[in-house]
Amino acid sequence: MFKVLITDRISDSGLRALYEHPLFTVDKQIGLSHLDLVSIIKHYDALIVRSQTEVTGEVIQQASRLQVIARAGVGVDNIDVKAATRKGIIVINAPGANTIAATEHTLAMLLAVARNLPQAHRITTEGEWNRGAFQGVELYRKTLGIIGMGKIGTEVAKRAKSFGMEVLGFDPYFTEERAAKLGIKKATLDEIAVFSDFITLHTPLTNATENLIDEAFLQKVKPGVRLINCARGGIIDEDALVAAVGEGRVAGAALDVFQTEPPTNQGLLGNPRIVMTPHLGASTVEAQEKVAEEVSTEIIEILEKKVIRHAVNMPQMTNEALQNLQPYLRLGEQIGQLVIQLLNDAPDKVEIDYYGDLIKEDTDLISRSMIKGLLTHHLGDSVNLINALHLLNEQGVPHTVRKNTKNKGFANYLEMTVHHGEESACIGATVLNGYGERIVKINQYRIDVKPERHLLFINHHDMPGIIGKVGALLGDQQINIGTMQVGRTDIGGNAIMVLTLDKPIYGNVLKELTAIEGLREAQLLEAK
Ligand SMILES: NC(=O)c1ccc[n+]([C@@H]2O[C@H](COP(=O)([O-])OP(=O)(O)OC[C@H]3O[C@@H](n4cnc5c(N)ncnc54)[C@H](O)[C@@H]3O)[C@@H](O)[C@H]2O)c1
Ligand SMILES: O=C(O)CC[C@@H](O)C(=O)O
Repeated sequence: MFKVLITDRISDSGLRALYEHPLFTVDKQIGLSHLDLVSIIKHYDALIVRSQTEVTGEVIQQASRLQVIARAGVGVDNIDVKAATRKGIIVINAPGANTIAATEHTLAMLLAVARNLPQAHRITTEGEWNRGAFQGVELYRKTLGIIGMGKIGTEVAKRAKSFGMEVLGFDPYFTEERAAKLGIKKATLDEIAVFSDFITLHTPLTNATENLIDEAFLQKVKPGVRLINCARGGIIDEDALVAAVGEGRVAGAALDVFQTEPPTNQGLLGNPRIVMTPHLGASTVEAQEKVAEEVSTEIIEILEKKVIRHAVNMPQMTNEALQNLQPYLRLGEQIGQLVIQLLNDAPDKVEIDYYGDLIKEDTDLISRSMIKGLLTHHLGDSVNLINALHLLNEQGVPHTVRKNTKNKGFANYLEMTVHHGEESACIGATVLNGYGERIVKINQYRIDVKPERHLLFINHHDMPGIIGKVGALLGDQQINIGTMQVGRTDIGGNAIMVLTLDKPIYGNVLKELTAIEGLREAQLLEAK
């Protein structure tokens, strides 16, 4: 049974897949204190949160069986992703599931701040009829500056166009082509400041965006600008905003998110020019159902089927791309497991090379599989695709990944070389169309072996009779040989034999093998 803990308010209907799954039990404990979360997290395989629960390093440290942290939403800034990665815990989110909700909330805030709706509503419901105090401004023919042209920024731009607004977009990844397609202008941050009547923020909170809207930015803005923030608190310096509103440089602001939530800045609270909502951007029935559905499905896939699709701490991949990579992921892990046994020591340098069709693919996951296989030999089952790179770095082992254009004679080819001082070991492999995975190179020798659980690797002198003697000895021990491959550098020179065995062999057999004349070394290599 897998146990799932939910600590924030999440749509029950969206969680149906988890509730109805016979292998899952769901425990909803809304508003749990941090201390309580730290003490109970060790009982759970998955944790689902929204933006309220702080999943700190301390929580993660105690999460001895936790495999997945799911953010039912976009921003993962309430989760210590680094600590989760170190521990090999997958962090997933539901990108896109609340895009429309956040977009529509932004438009609602844009209109609210333009027409003073909340202020007028309050006065009117209090029985006052004051038509003169709340004159607003139109959006029509005004300029909207959008900072962050991702999913929400893009949807906001489309809707703002329908109000007849001129739209400027700033985002390091925003191209002229995308701007032209949307019918808006690509702008710099300064241009947004100088020309916009309204500015809306749609970036994540990062080192680069923290206090992006600070006093210096607010000094440059067009007087009378109105700001909207439905992205993250912390992108606007709240004190600087309050000052600019006080001086009239900024005519108003609409904020859904705050530096601390709930907001504590006294200059904001009760300010008649500032519209505030309590982080409601994603709070629609539809968005909450969608985020809950997405994370539930993904948690089931990860825990039950070991398929990872949208992890924040893993490369993102479409289903089809992931499907196509499957044989390489398996093969990569086996190569890693085998090559480290050949080296017989901890590596001080790792090299990964891709050739053929693979150079066009996103190979990050394959590299992670190889490194996972490699590290499992010394570090055990705590290594997974999430923490493999981190653990290798932590061991201080540099790794290089190269995509080579040279033709290796295979449609696709991957190779892993590990070094320890002067020693090195290398395995090359390919996936043959219709025949599956093959190891085609061990050190300097060309071979053709289907990777199996037990491989007997023999290093010998190329001389008549030696193959027969190995076969006879294994036969005497009732060890069945699946396949046998021989490779040599030159006639009568160095040679290797690689045999696939139906069961493992032990020290005494290996000793007897090495006693055969001309046989230098016999080693059992195990791959899972
Ligand atoms: N208020 C809410 O309830 C609510 C709901 C959903 C999303 N959000 C927040 O809205 C924000 C945007 O979400 P999204 O789904 O559009 O994300 P997204 O990843 O699709 O887009 C973010 C964009 O910001 C851009 N960006 C990053 N750094 C930048 C910088 N320094 N300057 C300009 N652009 C920069 C990125 O290139 C990206 O295109 C996130 O912070 C998310 O957490 C809030
Ligand atoms: O869960 C929420 O309501 C907030 C969601 C929002 O901030 C997000 O980043 O997805």
